[in-house]
Amino acid sequence: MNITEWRAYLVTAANRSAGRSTPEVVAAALDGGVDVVQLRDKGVSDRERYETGLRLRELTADAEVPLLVNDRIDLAAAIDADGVHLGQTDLPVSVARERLGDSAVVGVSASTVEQAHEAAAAGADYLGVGAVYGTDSKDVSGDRDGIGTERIAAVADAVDIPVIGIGGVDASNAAPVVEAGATGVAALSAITAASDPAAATEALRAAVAE
Ligand SMILES: Cc1ncc(COP(=O)(O)OP(=O)(O)O)c(N)n1
Ligand SMILES: Cc1nc(C(=O)O)sc1CCOP(=O)(O)O
Ligand SMILES: [Mg+2]
Repeated sequence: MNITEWRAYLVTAANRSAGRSTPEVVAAALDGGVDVVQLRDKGVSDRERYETGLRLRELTADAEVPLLVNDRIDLAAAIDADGVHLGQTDLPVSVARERLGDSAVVGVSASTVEQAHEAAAAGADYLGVGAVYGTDSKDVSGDRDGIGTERIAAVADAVDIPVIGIGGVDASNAAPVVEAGATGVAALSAITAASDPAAATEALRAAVAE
């Protein structure tokens, strides 16, 4: 599947999964039609994240869904992930390319047009842009109320690579993010903390596909 076709993007959160394991949440999201999974799971040990990653690799490979790893190029290689998502303070795109190869998917976080230009020039395959509506799942102190869909539009107009909107996104507010120019949306808590992650994933994807 081409990155431009990614509508619903799950970012895992072991500490915000309503007592369920990340593999349980991912299995449900796959049943709900998630297009791509990113192993994030901050706050757990490297060993635990590695073992979770091996299980997610099995689940996503069976479903023919891409698996990405947040921050860690070494972990992405160790679990044979399809790529990595890098923030502004993580290792650069060039190192990910060197270590993971040209076929790897490398996403980059960008919250401004300048960061978006830099990431696209560095060879990013897509941008994660947020926090659109603000979030309780990550410290985004600079944008407590979110960067808004206007910023999504400015970034989407500035680059030729796909933009994924993230931050406080759920089925009720996903459509304006795509109307602003994002090709899809990413969510942690809307899926990981949902009573029915499969249904939440299906609803999120439907909201974007409309
Ligand atoms: C799809 C997507 N977009 C943005 C992020 C945030 O990544 P980063 O800036 O590296 O922050 P942390 O996730 O490491 O706290 C993401 N993970 N995924
Ligand atoms: C991991 C992450 N990155 C963000 C960014 O703006 O780059 S916001 C975020 C957390 C998103 O969690 P939720 O879907 O629960 O709001
Ligand atoms: Mg990071």
